[in-house]
This record gives sequence, C-alpha cells and structure tokens, in this order.
Amino acid sequence: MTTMMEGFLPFEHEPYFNFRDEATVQAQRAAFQQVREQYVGRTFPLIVNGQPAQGSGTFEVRNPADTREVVWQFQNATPEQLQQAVQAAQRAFEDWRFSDPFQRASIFKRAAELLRARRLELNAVMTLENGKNWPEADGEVAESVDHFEVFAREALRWAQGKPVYPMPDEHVTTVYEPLGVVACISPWNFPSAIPLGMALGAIAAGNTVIWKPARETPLSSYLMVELLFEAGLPRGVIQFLTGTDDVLGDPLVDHPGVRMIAFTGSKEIGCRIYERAAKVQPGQRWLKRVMAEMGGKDPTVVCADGDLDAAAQGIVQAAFGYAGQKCSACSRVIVEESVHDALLEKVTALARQLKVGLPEDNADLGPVIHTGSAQRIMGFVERGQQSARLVLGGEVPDMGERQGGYVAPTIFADVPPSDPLFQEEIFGPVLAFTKARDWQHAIELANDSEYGLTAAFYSRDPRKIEEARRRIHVGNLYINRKCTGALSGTHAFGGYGMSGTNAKVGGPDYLFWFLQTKTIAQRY
Ligand SMILES: NC(=O)c1ccc[n+]([C@@H]2O[C@H](COP(=O)([O-])OP(=O)(O)OC[C@H]3O[C@@H](n4cnc5c(N)ncnc54)[C@H](O)[C@@H]3O)[C@@H](O)[C@H]2O)c1
Ligand SMILES: N[C@@H](CCC=O)C(=O)O
Repeated sequence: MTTMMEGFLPFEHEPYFNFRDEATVQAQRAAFQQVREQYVGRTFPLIVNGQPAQGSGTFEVRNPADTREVVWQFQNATPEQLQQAVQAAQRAFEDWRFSDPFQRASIFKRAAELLRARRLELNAVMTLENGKNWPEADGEVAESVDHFEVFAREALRWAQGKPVYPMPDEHVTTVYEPLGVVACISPWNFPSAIPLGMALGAIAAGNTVIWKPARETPLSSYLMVELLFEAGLPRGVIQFLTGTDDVLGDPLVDHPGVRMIAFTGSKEIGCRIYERAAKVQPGQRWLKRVMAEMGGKDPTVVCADGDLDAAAQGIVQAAFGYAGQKCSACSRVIVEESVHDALLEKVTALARQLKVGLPEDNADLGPVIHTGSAQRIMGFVERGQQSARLVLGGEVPDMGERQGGYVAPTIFADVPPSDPLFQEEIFGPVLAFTKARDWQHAIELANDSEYGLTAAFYSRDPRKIEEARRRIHVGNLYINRKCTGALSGTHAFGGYGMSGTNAKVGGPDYLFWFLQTKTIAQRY
C-alpha cells in the first residue's frame, strides 16, 4: 500500500488561472462562447440506475445576472424515481463496497486529469448558473481538481486500517467498512466543489451516492458526475436526481434505505434534517448518520498592532467576494477602538472601488442568486439603518434593463452586538463594523455568535495570537489572512456551534464520517 501511495505523491494544489494574461482572458471568453453553443437551451436528464431518465416535467435554470435568460433545463424527479434510485444505489453498493481502493483512487486521478483539461468550460458553466465572476468560479473548479487528488490519496490511506495494541494469543485488526447509500444534498453557492467533496468522501470509502444538487445550479454538478463516469466510475455508484424539495427533501431524508445524509446548506434545513433523520422509519435497520454543515457569521478581529492594510484587503476580499454569498464570508469586523476609524476608512476606500456588473464580464461584484434574496438583504439594510450607521452602499445599483438581484457593497459602523446585522447570516455583500474596548474584548465579541465557522485575526503580537488560537471558537481560524478560501487537503473545512457537525471536508479525518469500524480478533 505504501508503494501505491508513493505513486500518488507529491501533492500540489491546482494553480489558478491568471486572468491578467490576455491569452487566458481570450481563452475564458472562448469557453463562454463554447458553453453557450454547447449547453444553453438544452435539457438534461436524471441518471437513475446508470441510465438517463426523464422526470415528470422540467424546470428552468436562469442566469442570475439577468433572470430573463433561461440557460438550461433539468428534470423534476418523481417519487417513484426516488425509490428506483435508492434501490439502484443499494444494488450497486453490493459491488462497490468491495471494490479495490486502488481502483477508486485511480478513477479519481483520471477524473482530475479530465477536469484539468476542461476547467475554463466548467468556470463558464458556473458563472452562467450561479453568478460567480471568473476568479471565484476558477477557485472553485480548482478546488474540485484538488478534491479528486486529495480523495484519491485518502481512499488509499484509510484502506490501510489502524494498528491496535497487540495481545499474545489473538491477531486483532481494525478495519474500516462503508455504510451503504449516502444522500448528498448540496447548496447552490459552491455547486461543484461542495457536492463533489461530499460524494467523493462517500465513494472513496466504498459507499454509493444519491447526488441531489440545488435547483439553482444543477449543471455544475451534472458535469462532475458525467466526468466521474468517463473516468471509469461504475454508473450505478451515483444516482443523480434533480427536482423539487417536496419530492427530494423530506422523502429522501426519511427514506429507510438511506444510511447517511451528507448535507451542506442553511441552518434551517440542516436542523430539520438532523431532527427527521433521528426517527427510525419502518423497515430501517440502522441509526442514520447525519453530516450537516451549515451557516456562518464570520468575524475578522483587528488588533491595534495589526497590519491595517493587509487586514483591509483581507476583509474586502472575504466580505464582498461572490457578493458575500459564502458560509465563510467575513460579515463582522471587530476592531480595537484606537484603530477603528483608520481601518474603516481603508476598508471603505477599497470597497468603493469594487465594480458591480456582469459576472460573465468578470465584474468585481455580480448579483446575488435570486431577486428575492436581494429583497431579503435590503430588508436587513433598511432595518440596520435604525440601529447602526450606514457608511457605504445600502442601495440597489441601476443595472438598466437587466433583471437580477444586484446589491451594492454595503458597510455599517457602530453595529451593536445584539443587532441582527451582527448576529444573523445575511448571505450578501453587507459588512458590520463593531468597536471593541481592547483586544480581549474583541475576542469576546467574536465569540458572541451561535455560529462558529471561520474567523480571521490580525495582530503582530505573539501573545495575542496565542490567546486568539486558544479562545476563538471556530472550526477555521486564520491568523493574518482572510477567512475565506480553504484549500482541500490543507485547510480541513467545517465549523463549531450552529455552523454544523464539524465534518472538516478535505481533512485527514473526513473519510471516517463515511465509514464504520470493524474489529476482527482471530485465534489460531
Ligand atoms: N458550512 C458549509 O460548509 C457551507 C458551505 C456552503 C453553504 N453553506 C450554507 O448554505 C446556505 C446557502 O445555501 P442554500 O440556500 O442552498 O441552502 P438550503 O438549506 O436552502 O438548501 C440546501 C439544499 O437543501 C435542499 N433542501 C431543501 N429542503 C430540504 C429538506 N426539507 N430536506 C432535505 N433537503 C432539503 C435544497 O434543495 C438544497 O439542495 C447558507 O446558509 C450557507 O452558509 C454552508
Ligand atoms: N470553503 C469555502 C466556503 C464554502 C462556503 O460557502 C471557503 O473556505 O471559503
């Protein structure tokens, strides 16, 4: 096994494209044209039992940059198709559970190669269905390549088992076995890397998957599934289902044939799944396992001795990248009083330079996913003006005839810790500044949240950094850098508190979520 592992080393994160290079810009533009010719207007199938299938009608996927444009259509799966998919996944499990981990790893390696060759195409698909600009889409597609590489290695590593303390008259081994059918339910904001991470975790461990993407962004998922099949994954290992939440929400979670639910999305739905999955359904022969990775209200703490320029850059990137629609986005800045005004000025100056526009033209800030989301965000902005000071934005930019949920980058100052701007996940380009008396108070304020996903801490003082490392209650703490942009294999991702079950995707323990442990004691 060690020899096999060596064949996979060394690992390097997939480099990003340089969109300042004119040839790369032309290549990305050509990829948009190719995607428009190849995919726009098409209707895509479900994949059940390895076969493409029609549902009971289709739904439209619209370009959030201008919702008048229907980009592609997908199927509404029926309740019968959900049954067929679970049964097909159960049948496929009987073979896949015993598949050679080296075969699994080789498929993932091959998929990484295939994806490398199509990165610009996948970037363009993502931009058209979820509104990421070029570097944001590219970052996610590169993360998907990393996932293939990382999970190839993890499949082999976990297959080795773990040593136990020996005893003289028995040979004892600890081995890890897969669970069964895993339902992977994902959000729209990371439509390739998030479902892929959950699905590869399941498949690497020998499980089979019901892959249920968000309705807003199915093509980024569908292309990943097809790519895995092209790389040699047996087609029964993934059932791809799209449709409505009344068919694929509670009924999928409740299904007695589903052994585990791997969910990433909102706190509301995550809590609902956690609760429902606890009920043992008739015919169910296990306690369901639930992975639920949920929202965030992520702080950046800036101490008086911190590098204010670096902090300002990190804050602006983390708060306004992809219009703040990341669970990891910086939505609170907690800053020592003595440098508050200086930092606010720097952040505001940088944010003011951001251009709102079309993601396809690589604008700094595109639309939020729905016009309804923009209205919800503007509700926070309007209410926020009664309790805090609006420093920047707070309006809907004029986008001419375009219909989309555009919100200007918005900054509030003097936000009280009890305020919804400080406590609630807004999931848009809205940033709250709050003053702290001193750096210890700043850490206290950072922890004043039900969430605990990411945080950034800026200081040059080793004593303060040590205290922040100990006391800031989050799953991903970043010192002197922004709080977004976890890299697979390096920054295992997942939060504390109401941010979820702390699954740590891309980390060394992630596969354990998808495994059960068998102890075998043998006497001779
Ligand atoms: N912690 C993380 O790693 C992480 C990563 C990305 C996004 N998020 C969070 O996701 C949220 C945004 O995504 P969203 O709006 O797509 O979330 P959402 O919870 O509305 O939807 C997520 C998925 O759940 C499905 N769903 C809806 N009702 C369901 C039900 N009753 N049972 C089972 N599944 C159901 C949806 O169709 C979708 O596929 C934010 O809160 C964000 O913070 C968290
Ligand atoms: N993993 C991503 C966030 C995913 C959530 O939306 C990051 O680290 O920024």
